[in-house]
Amino acid sequence: MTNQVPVQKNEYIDVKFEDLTHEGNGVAKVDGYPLFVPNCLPGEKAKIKVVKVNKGYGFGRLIDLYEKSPDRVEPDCPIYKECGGCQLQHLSYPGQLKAKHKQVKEVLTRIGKLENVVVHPVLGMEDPWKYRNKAQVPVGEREGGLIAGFYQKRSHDIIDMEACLIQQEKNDKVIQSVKRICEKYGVQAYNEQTHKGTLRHIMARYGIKTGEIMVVLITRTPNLPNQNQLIQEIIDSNPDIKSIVQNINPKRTNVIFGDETKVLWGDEFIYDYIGNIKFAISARSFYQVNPEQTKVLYDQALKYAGLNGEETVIDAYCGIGTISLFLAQKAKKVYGVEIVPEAIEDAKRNAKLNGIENVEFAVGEAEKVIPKWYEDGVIADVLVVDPPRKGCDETLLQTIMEMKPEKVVYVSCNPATLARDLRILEDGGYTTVEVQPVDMFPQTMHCEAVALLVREKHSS
Ligand SMILES: C[S@@+](CC[C@H](N)C(=O)[O-])C[C@H]1O[C@@H](n2cnc3c(N)ncnc32)[C@H](O)[C@@H]1O
Repeated sequence: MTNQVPVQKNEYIDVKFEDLTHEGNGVAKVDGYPLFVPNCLPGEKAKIKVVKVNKGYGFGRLIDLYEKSPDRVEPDCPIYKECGGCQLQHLSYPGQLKAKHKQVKEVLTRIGKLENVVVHPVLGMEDPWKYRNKAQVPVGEREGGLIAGFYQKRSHDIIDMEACLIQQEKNDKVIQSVKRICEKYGVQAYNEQTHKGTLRHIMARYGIKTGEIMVVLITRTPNLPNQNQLIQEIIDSNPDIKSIVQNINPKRTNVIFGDETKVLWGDEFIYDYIGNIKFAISARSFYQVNPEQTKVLYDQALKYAGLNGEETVIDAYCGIGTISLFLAQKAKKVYGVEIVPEAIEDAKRNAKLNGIENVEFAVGEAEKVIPKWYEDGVIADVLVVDPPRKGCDETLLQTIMEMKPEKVVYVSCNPATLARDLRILEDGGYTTVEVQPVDMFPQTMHCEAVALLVREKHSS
């Protein structure tokens, strides 16, 4: 590629797509200069309009598709193009799984220099729709009525939505019903420009195994008009609801939740199961949105851990202790560490709820707490990490290399940081045995993966 950018803004050009980015855009090259175009797939030929030109790459808009990929499908969702929640509905599900596999394989080679590591085919869902157990939608007003849905791509305009195809139908129905009832009782939508009005968001959570539903009304002010009748009508219209909660967020902010939460009716928690472990879920609890695939992911982590009941295990970045509780059933002792205090409260509650006693949870940064445990004589046989997208802190990786657990099981939601961290661990005496990607979020580009690393025999 020369230093000269070979395309101009607003130019129309014919291109052939070679690749897919991790955001789901097609990649076409003009004299080596990459152009990213939404809604285009590898192998396709199209006329595009160049809409943005940067020094090293540009963006385009699809104008005319001349040659379609055999993997292209017609998206079923009527608001797919506007919404932006899904990026891959125009790609068949087998095509999505292949694309995610390629993505993991490529970053492991490019960033991790791990060209020979076995990356298994992605474990996908039998039915890759209606899998989300949580819907959280902003509320607005149009022509005097309430609307609720998703923000249009790159804007704060709400698309009024009856159904989201990756959402559990129960949640969609509850949201529609709550919206209608709030409208009937004169609840005004919050207006972010004027900072007036009441109802900001509606959240519905569904326990897939228990059928229990929680509704959360996120409001600017504590008062809801006609509160008693409103609540009664919500309950009467939706018999599966076990809990109605109000969260009050008086601030001018994009952050959804405020600090004050109160139960308006029913229980503080709903319950759900992942495998045989029961979880109590409150309005603010973190809980995986696709529990069916979470079980697949954590079963894989458990398989890689290969426990026989004698091991000490550390679960770093443990959240509400989901993996810890899975592991504790097969280990001697599990230590979990997590930075969010409320998540650790949930983890402790969930351990109790399941009668699991061989776990110990600590609040703090994994990179500070684990070195302290190590100083105090805790040595893990197996160390599991499930960090946020930015990957593991380097101090933690250093501690792992000093502590030398026999196995490291790395659960990742970002293949790029996984690859970076695997390289560091490889250079520190570990070998990556294999990687198993799991599709937790069908129709989107997100990809999770579990990697098994073992300590090389000769590294003391
Ligand atoms: C991908 S989630 C793991 C979820 C967890 N395995 C579960 O199922 O609940 C990453 C977690 O790491 C936590 N976290 C982020 N930075 C951290 C740090 N420096 N030390 C410990 N936990 C951290 C986040 O709060 C989040 O709960």
